[in-house]
Amino acid sequence: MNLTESLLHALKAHGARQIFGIPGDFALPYFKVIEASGILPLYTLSHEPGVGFAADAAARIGNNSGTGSDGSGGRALGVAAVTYGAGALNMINSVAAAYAEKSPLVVISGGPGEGESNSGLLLHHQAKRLDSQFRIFEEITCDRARLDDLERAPADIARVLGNCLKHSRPVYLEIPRDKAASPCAPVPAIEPPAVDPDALAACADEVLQRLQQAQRPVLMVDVEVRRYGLEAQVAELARRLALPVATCFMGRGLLADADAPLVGTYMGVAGLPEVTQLVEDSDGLFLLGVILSDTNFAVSEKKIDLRRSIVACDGEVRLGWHVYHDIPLAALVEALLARTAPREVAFEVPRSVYPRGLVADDAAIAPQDIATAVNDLMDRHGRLPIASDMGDCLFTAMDIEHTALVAPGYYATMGFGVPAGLGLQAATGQRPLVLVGDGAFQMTGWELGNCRRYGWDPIVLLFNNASWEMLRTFQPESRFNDLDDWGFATMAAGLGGDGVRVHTRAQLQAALERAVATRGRFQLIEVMIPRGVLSQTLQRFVAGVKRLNAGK
Ligand SMILES: Cc1ncc(Cc2csc(CCOP(=O)(O)OP(=O)(O)O)c2C)c(N)n1
Ligand SMILES: [Mg+2]
Repeated sequence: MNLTESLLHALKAHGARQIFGIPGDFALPYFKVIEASGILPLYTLSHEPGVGFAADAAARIGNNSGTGSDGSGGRALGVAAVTYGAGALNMINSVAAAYAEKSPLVVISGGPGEGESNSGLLLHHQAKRLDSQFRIFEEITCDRARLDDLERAPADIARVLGNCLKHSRPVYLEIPRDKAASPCAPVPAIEPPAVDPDALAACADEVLQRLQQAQRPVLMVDVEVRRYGLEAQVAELARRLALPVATCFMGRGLLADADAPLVGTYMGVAGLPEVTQLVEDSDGLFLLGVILSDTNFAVSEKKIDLRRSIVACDGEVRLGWHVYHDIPLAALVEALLARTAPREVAFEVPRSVYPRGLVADDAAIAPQDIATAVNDLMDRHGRLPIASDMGDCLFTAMDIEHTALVAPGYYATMGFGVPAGLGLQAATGQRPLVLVGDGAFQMTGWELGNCRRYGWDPIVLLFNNASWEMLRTFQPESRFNDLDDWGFATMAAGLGGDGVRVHTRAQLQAALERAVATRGRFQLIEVMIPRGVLSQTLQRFVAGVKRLNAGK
């Protein structure tokens, strides 16, 4: 076995199901082994930002299942394979997004071999120093290794991949091009560190005691619940404790298939008032796997007192002024389930509050109409997993019925939507719905040109307001937010798909029906939206932020 094969087997054993990548001369040797070995399927894309987003989305949605198809414990890794310098450094933003949003992404980069590294010459693709890339990735990964010592490499790979899953953060592995096909021992399996049973018991008992003492306990869930494959277990815990469940903005889409008492998404002043009140009036808020970020909590009508809350994330559990360290989320959930019993009384699934019954007339289209049309479509044809970009499309997604959703809800980068949709379909085989604005589509929408060779056929809803509209809502006086009207729909055929531009609600409904009925080619529906017409959620968000800032 050679170094690359050893790494590929280890990636698969840790939950990787595919690789997304773009080669280069420093990467050709290891790409050759990937292709020849067939250990993991390789999907090449067109631009490294898209490679990173697709691999990130594959990791996120892969952990949704909670059970590994080959007994890998239900965890999933995303893998992005690139070349040194121009490739890896081109993917920095995507990896930073994965770091911020706790996605277990493995970055593999080719690197200079020993001889050329000692040549005394500056190498092509080199930035400041030969190890500049390695140092840059220190800031957006939780662990990393350069595999230049074949004796040490198996243990290095085991440690790095183990940390990727333990921390659910990106990691970086560099393969010197003169070592890719060198003989190497298999990567040893390493056991995750044991959890202190007494600390875990004390923590679980205290959490339950807090929840039982509360008059209005509420469970809020976020991305770690998915990253650690715990949705089914958390839904069962919510049922047993009869806890209403709110997701935060980033956690939207969680528990969608898990029969949980979901009340909706907490968005403070921008969200549904009944959900905002439920969360902010709670005297026992249990934040499970929640990233304490501004996009989740900065728009709170009433400041949430985190000291009165229970906060379990990043391997710690905070209750008031004390912290239980080294308590993995999975261990905590398991301990809580062990201390509770299934309830006889089935909980009342809250009635859906999401808009339905699109009036299919000649009226112009507003974002709310898109949400309504999608809800109607899913009622008729079944739920679709959604990949959303940043922009008003993501705020519109808050009005779409609960369904699996991958989106940059915290790091908030544009360009995520289309590549993430491809990653989602590669990872699950399910046809995704992609929501993307015209500005974001200009960045990575062209990755749709890769669908035909892999048989992917996403349905893409392109919100075309010829504007960076989100920015305009905060600074309407600036003209630089005006974009030109690109004919995106007319470009679809050249990329191997079908495109249609729609102006009215009737045209939108018909286009969606046609898209669902057409398989094997991506479907691009370019939805023309008048500038200044926003989703209700974004309107509330902007008004709320302005009001809260005015009060400061
Ligand atoms: C990679 C990156 N560069 C810039 C920005 C900053 C930004 C946040 S929102 C936005 C406008 C988005 O325009 P789009 O047409 O896609 O959507 P909409 O607002 O609904 O019209 C920009 C430029 C971000 N977030 N990421
Ligand atoms: Mg726009």
